[in-house]
Amino acid sequence: MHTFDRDRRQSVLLTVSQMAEADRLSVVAGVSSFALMSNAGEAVAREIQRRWTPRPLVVLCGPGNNGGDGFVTAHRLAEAGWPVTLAMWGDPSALKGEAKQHAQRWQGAVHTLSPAVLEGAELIVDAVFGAGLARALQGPVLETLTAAGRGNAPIIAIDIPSGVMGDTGESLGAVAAVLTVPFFRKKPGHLLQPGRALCGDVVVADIGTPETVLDTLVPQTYENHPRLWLSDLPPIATQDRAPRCAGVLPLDEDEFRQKFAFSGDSLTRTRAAAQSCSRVVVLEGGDTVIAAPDGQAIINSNTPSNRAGASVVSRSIIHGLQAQGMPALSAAAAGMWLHGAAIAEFGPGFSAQDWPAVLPVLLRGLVN
Ligand SMILES: NC(=O)C1=CN([C@@H]2O[C@H](COP(=O)(O)OP(=O)(O)OC[C@H]3O[C@@H](n4cnc5c(N)ncnc54)[C@H](O)[C@@H]3O)[C@@H](O)[C@H]2O)[C@H](O)CC1
Ligand SMILES: [K+]
Repeated sequence: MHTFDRDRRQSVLLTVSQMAEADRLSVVAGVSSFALMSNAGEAVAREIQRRWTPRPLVVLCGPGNNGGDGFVTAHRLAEAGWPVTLAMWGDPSALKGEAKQHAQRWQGAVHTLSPAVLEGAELIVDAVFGAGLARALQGPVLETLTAAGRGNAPIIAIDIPSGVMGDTGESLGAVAAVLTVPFFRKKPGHLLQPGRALCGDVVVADIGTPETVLDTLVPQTYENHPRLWLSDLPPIATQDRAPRCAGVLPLDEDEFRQKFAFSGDSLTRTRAAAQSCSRVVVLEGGDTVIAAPDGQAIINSNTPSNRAGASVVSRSIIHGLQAQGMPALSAAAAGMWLHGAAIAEFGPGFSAQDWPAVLPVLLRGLVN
């Protein structure tokens, strides 16, 4: 994991402040904020058109740039002949910068945000708050989104469901979307629970942000994927009695709490634990986090969301891989990913004894 190559870049997760910096660097590189917002709103419209035929759709906009993206999406779909209703929380004349410019291009009415605007909607676009979420949802925003969540119309979230914290996945009143469209890269909140469950399918859209901005941002967090550790994988000799190695400390929530007193989201806690014990720590759960003492962290996104408790299987793979010389962070990431992949492929019922048969099948798939 110490060489930051092109492949690994695809799995990078950016914090909210790194994403703001990515926007700033894009502008420096010649991509205007206006263009980024156009591309963002158009990408969302495209993802909607890919999945649904025209039908009554309501776009719920907020007072910042997430709302600006919503205006673009509304404009694009209305242009394509969709029956679009737009409602905004806040005063449209208080919009600033490119959000203001894009809002001015919207020809239709701007309704006041309330549950009443959802009447007759068959699709709902959530463009109230994105990366700028600063506090818990309340008032008309909370009432309207809660009503949207209770209804049958699928919700599409722009960037992240309003109310989910981008850095932690914490929910401050969010309702579940079926589809979430973030831009350039995901944020940890798209993978950490409950954020992951609230996002539905996550489809990252390219909005023209130059890849070179990653050279300046120095990301430290990744979504688990074989491209992160495949080159470290030892030639496979499946071992059922691997010696226990000290480099990785896998813990479930209860074991973690017995050992460490850190509080906060699972990413923050796992990082702090890894630093304090100078080992790679794996916090197993529905959003398993793997962290190294140097601050690098990998979030596993193929663990079933409802998973809890220790996994003998993933631990034995991790130890087996380490025993064959795989570096600790790679071994931990590989073990958690392979376990998730095996559950997806063979169902949750298999046990440690099945591994000698299952592992080569998964690995062959990866290497090919
Ligand atoms: N590269 C990119 O990712 C791009 C992202 N875009 C979009 O921009 C938003 C982030 O925009 P920002 O203006 O920073 O924040 P928000 O729109 O999320 O909201 C800020 C606005 O809302 C107020 N606020 C925050 N929380 C609350 C609350 N609970 N109640 C009331 N008011 C709240 C806050 O004070 C601000 O006024 C990102 O998500 C993307 O969608 C770009 O368009 C393209 C590039
Ligand atoms: K949103």
